[in-house]
Amino acid sequence: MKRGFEIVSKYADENLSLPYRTTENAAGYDFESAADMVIPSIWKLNFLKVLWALKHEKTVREDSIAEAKKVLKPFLIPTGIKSYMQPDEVLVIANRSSNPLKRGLVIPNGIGVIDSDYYNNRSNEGEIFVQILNFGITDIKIKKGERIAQGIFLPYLLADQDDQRKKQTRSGGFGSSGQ
Ligand SMILES: O=c1ccn([C@H]2C[C@H](O)[C@@H](COP(=O)(O)OP(=O)(O)OP(=O)(O)O)O2)c(=O)[nH]1
Ligand SMILES: [Mg+2]
Repeated sequence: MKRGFEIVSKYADENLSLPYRTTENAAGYDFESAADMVIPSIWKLNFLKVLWALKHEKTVREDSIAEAKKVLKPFLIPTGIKSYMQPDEVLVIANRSSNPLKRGLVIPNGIGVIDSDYYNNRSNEGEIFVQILNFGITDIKIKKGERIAQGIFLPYLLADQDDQRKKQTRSGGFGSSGQ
């Protein structure tokens, strides 16, 4: 067992597919969404109102700010998948190139870095999520089973100055190691 994918236990009965490659030489394993989702367009009326008000230094209604923050926050699309790999390997999550073109969907963190110590970490099984922001003008519906991103396994290298003292045991993801 070198590297691969497993279904996270809470999705055991949900009939999910493991990530797969769609052509003979595809580098990326396509990941499907594990749930129906709606990703709202960032160009919401309230968001524009907030921008306008900030520009003109007007007082902004609190609920407009709250709405804008909700829309601007990237959505986390659940995949129901966890990935094991060798300690000197990383799984890079990249967008599908058709996503921005056809649906205005971008991955705001550029790429997702899935560390090998995320798998079965101290606080969860290590489910992989895809962060998505919708730059299009319409809300986008994503159906369970739709392909949303691709994962590429890569080896990574260590620097001569790699500092053992900075290391802690991974206890989750998305900021678990602090600011
Ligand atoms: O698109 C992503 C990016 C990350 N992760 C998970 C796997 C990864 O191992 C972990 C931590 O990611 P990263 O190191 O990029 O984020 P961080 O903000 O530094 O969080 P942490 O403090 O937990 O390292 O979050 C995902 O599921 N999807
Ligand atoms: Mg990190």
